Amino acid sequence: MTAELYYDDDADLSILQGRKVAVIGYGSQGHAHALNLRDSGIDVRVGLQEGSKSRAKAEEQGLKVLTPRQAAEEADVVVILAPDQAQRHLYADEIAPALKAGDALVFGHGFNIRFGYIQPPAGVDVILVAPKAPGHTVRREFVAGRGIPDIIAVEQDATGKAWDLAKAYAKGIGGTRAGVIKTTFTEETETDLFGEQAVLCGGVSHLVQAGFETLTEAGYQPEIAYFEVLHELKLIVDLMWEGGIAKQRWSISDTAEYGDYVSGPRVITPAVKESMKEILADIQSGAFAKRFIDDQENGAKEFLALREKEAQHPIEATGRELRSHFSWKQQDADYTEGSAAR
Ligand SMILES: NC(=O)C1=CN([C@@H]2O[C@H](COP(=O)(O)OP(=O)(O)OC[C@H]3O[C@@H](n4cnc5c(N)ncnc54)[C@H](OP(=O)(O)O)[C@@H]3O)[C@@H](O)[C@H]2O)C=CC1
Ligand SMILES: CC[C@](O)(C(C)=O)C(=O)O
Ligand SMILES: [Mg+2]
Ligand SMILES: [Mg+2]
Repeated sequence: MTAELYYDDDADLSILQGRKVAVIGYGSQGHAHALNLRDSGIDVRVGLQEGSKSRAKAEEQGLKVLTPRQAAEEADVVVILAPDQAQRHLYADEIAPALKAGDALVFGHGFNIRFGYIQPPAGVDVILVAPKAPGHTVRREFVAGRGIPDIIAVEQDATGKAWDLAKAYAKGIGGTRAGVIKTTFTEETETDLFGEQAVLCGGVSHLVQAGFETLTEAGYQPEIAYFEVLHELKLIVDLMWEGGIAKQRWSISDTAEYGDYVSGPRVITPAVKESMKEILADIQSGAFAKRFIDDQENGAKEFLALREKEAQHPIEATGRELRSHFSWKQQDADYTEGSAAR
């Protein structure tokens, strides 16, 4: 094992219990970090804009809510968990003016540091604690007494104690219960973007859509196609999560396993791997980051048009209807069926 791993016994929570933490943003990660830290005995406040739609939720959950500027001024550990595209303006306008030497900035993803959109001053610790799961799972697992593995990094160790703080923070959100791996901002940012674009989100979503289209265009019922290419995916991925691809292949029929070996490479051809290499190159060069941020600066026109187009894919209507009839339906309280936006 080359990776450096940390567990509960390697982290001293009292380091964080002696600090004041501001979590800026109360979305997927923000709510999970704020609530997990609060439940770990940390002095937490949440920073949200006046009129923010998350304010009422944070207050209902017993958290003190201030504006981002007030929260950053009151705290000495500032956690930036607003969307990546909002972070640089939020940082410049509300957080940078409140930073003092010895403070710490914590990120959940290295995007803005890796691509230079945020350049913190020299006297501040710059830390990454990135849970390897969606925020709602980070909270759900913590409440269940478990944790989500995190990867942690230090970009700037101004105090000489940034690593201890990073481990304490990971313990506060439950990460060291599961195990935490040491990384760098560059490695986290590039691998996270690659994973979500090529495999976890972009790869899988488009694979599922293509499978659904192939079956329905051939005349099969959409409901049957939905079960085959989407519903059952979770059950297959659960086995991979438990014991790798090998456990999944152990559980499926020999027919399915043989089909995997002979047909999988017909779908994932060498050309697909070449495309993956191009995607990785665009991430490493900053071309993807520039395209994303430039579009956001332009009113997110491309992003919103793509979100709208993808939401219209026929598999969504089929799935919505089917899920409403079945007992396995499980939803997060703040997720609205049919809406991609949070
Ligand atoms: N989503 C995930 O599971 C993961 C996310 N990350 C990283 O965590 C960070 C946060 O992502 P995520 O949780 O998805 O973000 P969300 O999109 O869920 O964040 C939304 C929250 O941020 C608030 N917000 C938006 N703009 C501002 C602003 N200008 N100032 C203050 N608050 C603002 C929103 O307020 P309002 O309600 O008013 O709109 C809302 O509370 C990112 O760096 C992301 O890459 C890392 C791992 C996984
Ligand atoms: C896989 C997507 C993710 O990186 C995550 C949940 O880890 C994200 O940015 O949301
Ligand atoms: Mg990720
Ligand atoms: Mg990500």
